[in-house]
Amino acid sequence: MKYLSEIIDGLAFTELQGSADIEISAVVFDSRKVTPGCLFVAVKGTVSDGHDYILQAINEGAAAVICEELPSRVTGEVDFLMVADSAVALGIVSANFYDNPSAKLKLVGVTGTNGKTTIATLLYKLFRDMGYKCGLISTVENKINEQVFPSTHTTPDPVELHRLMSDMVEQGCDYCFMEVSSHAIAQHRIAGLNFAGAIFSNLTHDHLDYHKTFEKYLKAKKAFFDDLSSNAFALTNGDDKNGNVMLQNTKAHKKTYGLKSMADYKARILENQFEGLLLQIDNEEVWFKMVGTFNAYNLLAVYAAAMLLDQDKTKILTSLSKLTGARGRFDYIVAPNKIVGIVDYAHSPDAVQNILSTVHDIRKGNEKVITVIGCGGDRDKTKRPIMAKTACEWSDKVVFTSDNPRSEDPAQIIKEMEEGVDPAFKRHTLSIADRREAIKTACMLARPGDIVVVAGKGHEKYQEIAGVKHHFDDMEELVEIFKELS
Ligand SMILES: CC(=O)N[C@H]1[C@@H](OP(=O)(O)OP(=O)(O)OC[C@H]2O[C@@H](n3ccc(=O)[nH]c3=O)[C@H](O)[C@@H]2O)O[C@H](CO)[C@@H](O)[C@@H]1O[C@H](C)C(=O)N[C@@H](C)C(=O)N[C@H](CCC(=O)O)C(=O)O
Ligand SMILES: Nc1ncnc2c1ncn2[C@@H]1O[C@H](COP(=O)(O)OP(=O)(O)OP(=O)(O)O)[C@@H](O)[C@H]1O
Ligand SMILES: N[C@H](CCC[C@H](N)C(=O)O)C(=O)O
Ligand SMILES: [Mg+2]
Repeated sequence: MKYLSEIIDGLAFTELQGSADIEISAVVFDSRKVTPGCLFVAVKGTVSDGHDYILQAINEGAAAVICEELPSRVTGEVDFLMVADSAVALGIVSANFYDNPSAKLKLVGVTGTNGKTTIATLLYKLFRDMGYKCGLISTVENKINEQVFPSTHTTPDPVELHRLMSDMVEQGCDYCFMEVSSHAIAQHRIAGLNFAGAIFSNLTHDHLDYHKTFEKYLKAKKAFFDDLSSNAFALTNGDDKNGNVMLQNTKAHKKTYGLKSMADYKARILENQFEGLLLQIDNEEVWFKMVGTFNAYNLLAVYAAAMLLDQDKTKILTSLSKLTGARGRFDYIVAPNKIVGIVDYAHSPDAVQNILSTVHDIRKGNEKVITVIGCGGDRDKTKRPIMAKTACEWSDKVVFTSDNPRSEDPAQIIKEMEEGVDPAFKRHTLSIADRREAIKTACMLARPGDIVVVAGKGHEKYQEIAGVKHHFDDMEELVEIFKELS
């Protein structure tokens, strides 16, 4: 419980109706979750408008309301606060409600199209290995030390974020590493957070259904850096063509990392094999367990961030060299008949290109690459033909299939993917909407030594069809099929 007057500390409001001298039991922004005595924040969303639910929230027992416009009919003894932007207000009141936990942690946010989960997870594992208590907020899972909490979003809503961080503080955590998605930045889910540092990985085609243009997608990412404080660090990928845009208007300490360009933190790839990467990193030669050029970037970003957090260079490199990445990223198994199966979360054109070019570069001989790939429903449609085209360019055979069709028709999604295929390659492709059958077929087509890449779902344990999540796990499927093949 907290007084409303404490919860609105630092909040710029234009009008207050009531004394703010009331106790608040919870901060809620969904009328369906209102509990007696709570503060209801009405947020304009992408589907509906929380303002339409103010009266419902009051009927359910909300004691106070934050909104941008007052409802025409106001009933009961309820305090009202008017603000310019309720989404921003939600972040600020959530921070106050939970006693500003992010200021008591060293919070590092990772943004970019690809690599967020990998970088945040590696940072979490690294700092755990170096003896710290830490939290992780990621697409795959949220963690407080070794305790695991399921993740529903890459970046949770503000109430969940501050609640999680408050638990981290309670559990004695020193650090929290979190992913910052572009949706979260645009929707102000990160308002009220106090970042010690921000990392940018890269920016390539994705989420244009939501941001509409690449420019707007870029601006969303930049807004994260623009809002950093002068005590924070802003670490960017100098080799990405938009890396330096992140630093244009930030007050934070500007730092860069890169394999190609001049940078504060530099690395060079000496070996890139299935077994791992040999990097010359800050003038030291170190073997890492991660595979592929893109992971050289991820490792370098992690190394640079750890240095900026004042850790010892030798300790960082020793720990980092032992670590593996996040679940569902380049996970591989070998069948008794020597077919190699790789499960990877590549679900954007750049990720597909990275994963397949890596497989292409590091395979030992002339093994064939057979890729199983789909595209998500209710997501950026423009990436569908590009992902398909890229998959074809880097594979010997491709099986198009479903990847969370959600509310869309799987056959239509596949059709839109097929439009990207070069007619000359068409005969090397198959379309099988049932993902289980698609993976099975790819494995049947493979000969010993060949590599079956199953892209797009990585760690996901479900296939969402017509709004219903059915249990599905790409690795489980491969294990079963490989058993049958032996
Ligand atoms: C498109 C999108 O991002 N939507 C997110 C957004 O919801 P919304 O704006 O659509 O909400 P809405 O349904 O329009 O409702 C508006 C407001 O009215 C309220 N409401 C609504 C109905 C009602 O009966 N009563 C009520 O009070 C809602 O609680 C909300 O406050 O805000 C919600 C709360 O934070 C999120 O849960 C929701 O995520 C949806 C489920 C989603 O699928 N998001 C994905 C696209 C997403 O966020 N992905 C990124 C990662 C992307 C990546 O980089 O890969 C992520 O961070 O996870
Ligand atoms: N630095 C990188 N550059 C380009 N591609 C990468 C990079 N790191 C990982 N990838 C590819 O992108 C996929 C997703 O990686 P990861 O989960 O780390 O990214 P993410 O940014 O967290 O994705 P999401 O937006 O879905 O949360 C990986 O499976 C791999 O194929
Ligand atoms: N965070 C991403 C994940 C996409 C994963 C892929 N399997 C899909 O469902 O499209 C999104 O929500 O767009
Ligand atoms: Mg992620």
